[in-house]
Amino acid sequence: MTAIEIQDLAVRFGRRRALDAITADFGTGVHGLLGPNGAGKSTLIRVLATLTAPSGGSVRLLGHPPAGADLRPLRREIGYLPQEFGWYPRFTAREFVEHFGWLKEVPAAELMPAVDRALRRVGLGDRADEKLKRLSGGMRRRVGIAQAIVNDPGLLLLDEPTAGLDPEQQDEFRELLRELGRDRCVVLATHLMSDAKACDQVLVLDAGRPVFRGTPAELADGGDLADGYRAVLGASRAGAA
Ligand SMILES: Nc1ncnc2c1ncn2[C@@H]1O[C@H](COP(=O)(O)OP(=O)(O)OP(=O)(O)O)[C@@H](O)[C@H]1O
Repeated sequence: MTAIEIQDLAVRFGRRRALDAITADFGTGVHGLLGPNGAGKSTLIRVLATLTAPSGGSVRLLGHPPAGADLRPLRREIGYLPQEFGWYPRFTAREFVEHFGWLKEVPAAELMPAVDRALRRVGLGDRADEKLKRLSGGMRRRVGIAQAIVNDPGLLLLDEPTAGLDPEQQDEFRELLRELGRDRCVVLATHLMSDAKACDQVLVLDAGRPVFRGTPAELADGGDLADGYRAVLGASRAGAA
């Protein structure tokens, strides 16, 4: 199934165009959003999370109507890790993930097994009863990923998921990413070429517009991925000048 169908999407904040002329489909697999600061990556993720309304165009998610009056059934199927998320220092990791599972309306009988499974998947099975204030920044990030997957979402949205993880944790996370992308649509915003390499497809945005869509190998174009990325940005800016 096509998880995301975006047609001529535009998002404006006052006179600023955060996104413009985005048309793209995303299916099962891991899709990376790349682009410099302010390119519109977080805005696109927030539109997909149903938190920012499009100013123009349409977005159809998981086969639900584009602008359904009741977003709850769709939101139950979405997992979202924001760039920065609030956390309650006195909650344990398990309580925190349980809270999000409850918000996502995971059925009561399935909730605790789902919480434990999500914590195990991010490698925190043995730290479940630790208070969040006692965990490192990287571990709290992993708790954030656990809350995003607790409802086994069909659409998983991750904004800079590897920020704050050490290199070993980043490698483990990319392994998890590949596993999660096997049977669902995962979209992640990232600045890291090493994250982009782990994606099936990448979409490069610049100043709110799409400037490249393809596989990481196509972006690298036989060379280094970072060079390919700089080349598509340079070409789009030369064209716009
Ligand atoms: N709520 C808002 N109100 C006004 N402008 C906004 C708002 N959210 C985003 N913008 C603007 O929209 C543009 C895109 O921002 P966005 O955060 O989506 O970019 P980004 O690619 O995620 O950047 P970064 O890599 O720095 O996280 C920027 O110019 C930003 O200032």
